Amino acid sequence: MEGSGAQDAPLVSCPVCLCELPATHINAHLDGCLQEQENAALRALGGRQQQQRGGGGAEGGQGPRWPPRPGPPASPESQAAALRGETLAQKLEGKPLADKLRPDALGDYVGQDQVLGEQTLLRSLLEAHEIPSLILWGPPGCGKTTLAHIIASNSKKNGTRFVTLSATSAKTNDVRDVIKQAENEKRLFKRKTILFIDEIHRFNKSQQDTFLPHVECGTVTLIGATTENPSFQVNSALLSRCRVIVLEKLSVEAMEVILKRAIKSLGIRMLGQDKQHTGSANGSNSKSSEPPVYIEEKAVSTLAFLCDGDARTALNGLQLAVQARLTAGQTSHQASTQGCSVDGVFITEDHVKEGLQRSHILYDRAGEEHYNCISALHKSMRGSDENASLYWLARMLEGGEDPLYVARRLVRFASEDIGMADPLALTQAVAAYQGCHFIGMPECEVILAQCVVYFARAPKSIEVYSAYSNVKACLRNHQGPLPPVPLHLRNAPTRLMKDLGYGKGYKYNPMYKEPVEQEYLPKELKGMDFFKGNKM
Ligand SMILES: Nc1ncnc2c1ncn2[C@@H]1O[C@H](COP(=O)(O)OP(=O)(O)OP(=O)(O)O)[C@@H](O)[C@H]1O
Repeated sequence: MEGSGAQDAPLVSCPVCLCELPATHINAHLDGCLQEQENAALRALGGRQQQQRGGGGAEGGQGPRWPPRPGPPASPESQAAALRGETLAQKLEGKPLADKLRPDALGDYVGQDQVLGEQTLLRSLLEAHEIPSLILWGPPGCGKTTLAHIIASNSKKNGTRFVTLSATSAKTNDVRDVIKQAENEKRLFKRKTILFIDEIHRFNKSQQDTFLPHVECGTVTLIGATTENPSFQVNSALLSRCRVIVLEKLSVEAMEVILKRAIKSLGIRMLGQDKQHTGSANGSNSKSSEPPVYIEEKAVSTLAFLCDGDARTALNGLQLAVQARLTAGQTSHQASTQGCSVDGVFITEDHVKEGLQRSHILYDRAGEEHYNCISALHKSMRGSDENASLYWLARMLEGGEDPLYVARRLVRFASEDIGMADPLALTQAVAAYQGCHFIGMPECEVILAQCVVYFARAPKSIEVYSAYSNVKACLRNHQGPLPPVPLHLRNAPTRLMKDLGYGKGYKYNPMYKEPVEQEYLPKELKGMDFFKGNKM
């Protein structure tokens, strides 16, 4: 009566393929199902890539990766070891260097000591495998996804599943599937699930609502990553159930550590200011038949400085600079041209700048370039040059400028340069600001472009701006105490104030049919015209 036993058994759904089947059949089914999934994953990814990505890791695909597979080489050192044996050009092929060198262990995570240093709560929780729901908030390339990776490989050690979704591509149904599988895993195998959602701010509030009850009841532990302020972008009910971890831009020193590690893993040799090898950063060259590749120490510090705390930009810049030099410099001996005592391919500060320019338009968000570009945009709009205006806008946005910074400047421009010539400009600018706030980059770029073209084409007037500047100058240049507010303009809410003459003689304009003769300025300023000579 085996058949009827199976029919009577309660139905359960397979945590892998989600099909419903009698509980008595689940084990046999799972064996086949897992084997099939394993084979499919191997076919799709190729053995080597899978090894790099690390079994049930946090990369890529939307479906859960289970069961945990043997992990990847754990540290950047061992990843470097895995890269050894290839030529430098081969090492730079395929996945971006930044991805290849993404650390998997907490000990290899650089910087962010304020949240991950010794004695911090998060570190203790990670070490104890107690992962609370987290929102990782920080600028691009500061290590949010990397931290999630580390949590993933850490949590694999105690059998916790780690599932990744990207809010840019995942649909609500994908979230539901993940939740369903997490419920099954919890029910059948008492296995916990951590759900990592990259760019969580891109989920709308109702999509975020989908996982709220499941975070609340512990079916999943949520780790969200966002570059946007979560107070505005994350559902407040969800936010209150998560610990917000604020990651900062990586410091120049941290960036140098990351870059030097990459240089070492590529087998590139580093030269100090005096063009001598700096021993510590040297890597072994991959193949002795290859010409040695050198990089100036100055080039590394410049790269670390220019990438504005974004490790991905820095590593991409390095990768492109090296690739470009390998292509251009295969036969060249740089020693004579650089005035130093080495033969081989030589990477200088200019080469890395060029590499950075290609990978990420060179734009120092914190430095002079930021002010230069915003000034060029302002002046181009003032000069009614719509082409130049768009060009400077794109230079900033493509360089990674915060769109809200540009939008704030447009609000200012609307009053300073267009003013009363087209008062609607201010409405346009505020609408553009809000639009950018709602949808973020890259979608908001066209909102800013529209506003910039509107402003370039708009009539201009600095009448109000100049008049207000004159008022400020008048106040600043006033000698002695400022004149009192005329009594007739003062409000008189109490008897005493009335008795003191407050409001006395004030002419309430609506009571008069004819124009009212009345002074509104202090008597010392009688007849002052702040607009005189300023009409535009
Ligand atoms: N703290 C860090 N320590 C070591 N390497 C890091 C660190 N942060 C970033 N990296 C390197 O930079 C790359 C990009 O970082 P990551 O993907 O974690 O950035 P992110 O903050 O998630 O950025 P985004 O918001 O753009 O997705 C990683 O693959 C890794 O190689």
